[in-house]
Amino acid sequence: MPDTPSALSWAALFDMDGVLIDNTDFHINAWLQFAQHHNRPLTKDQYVDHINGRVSADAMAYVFQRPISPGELIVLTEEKEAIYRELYRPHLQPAPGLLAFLAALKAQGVKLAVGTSAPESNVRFTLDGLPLRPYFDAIVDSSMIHKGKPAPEIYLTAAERVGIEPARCVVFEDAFAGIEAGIRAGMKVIAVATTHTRDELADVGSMLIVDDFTQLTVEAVQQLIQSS
Ligand SMILES: O=P(O)(O)OC[C@H]1O[C@@H](O)[C@H](O)[C@@H](O)[C@@H]1O
Repeated sequence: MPDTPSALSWAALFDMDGVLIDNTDFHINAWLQFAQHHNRPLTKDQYVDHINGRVSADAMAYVFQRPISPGELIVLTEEKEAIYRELYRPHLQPAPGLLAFLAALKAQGVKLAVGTSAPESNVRFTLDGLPLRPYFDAIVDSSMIHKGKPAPEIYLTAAERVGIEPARCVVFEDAFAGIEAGIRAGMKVIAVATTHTRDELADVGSMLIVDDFTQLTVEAVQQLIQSS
């Protein structure tokens, strides 16, 4: 049977924090608590500019202003993420429109993956807690890559795992570092205005800005792929 346009293969790659779930304020509060506990200065603006969307190794090196050994990184990361999970657990819910959008993509045969800077413990908390894991063909977290966002490795690895070339991948991102990672991977990026305002996202190179998934259809996203 010939391929219908909707069956042409492409992939939707989702960032996790700030996209699948609208949790940025909880990460901010967790980071501020964690930094205070370690007597390290950290402001919300510094979080947004230097930590948001980045892997823990890079975030911790920024907070402590020195390289962090692998053993120390595991301990510090779990300390910070335990604070975050405790704060966010009562609020855990999928982003508006997400479940219907994922179901529609799956029904059209679109490959689905997650590309997150988060550690595996937070991936379990989110994807099994909701639960969202069954929707995805591949999940790439910080333990599976060498260079975190804004390097393109997370999204290139996700594309490889679902067997779709980068030019036929659409990335959904809220963070500047993640948007840059998607663009550097040669993918189309849709910015989700959770962490940043539409104005702040206006000039960062995304093809579209949405407030949430209620504003998207599979057909509209597929047109982005076909438009180039
Ligand atoms: O947005 P992503 O790639 O899912 O990133 C997850 C990371 O996002 C950061 O913003 C959080 O402060 C981290 O703690 C978290 O691990």
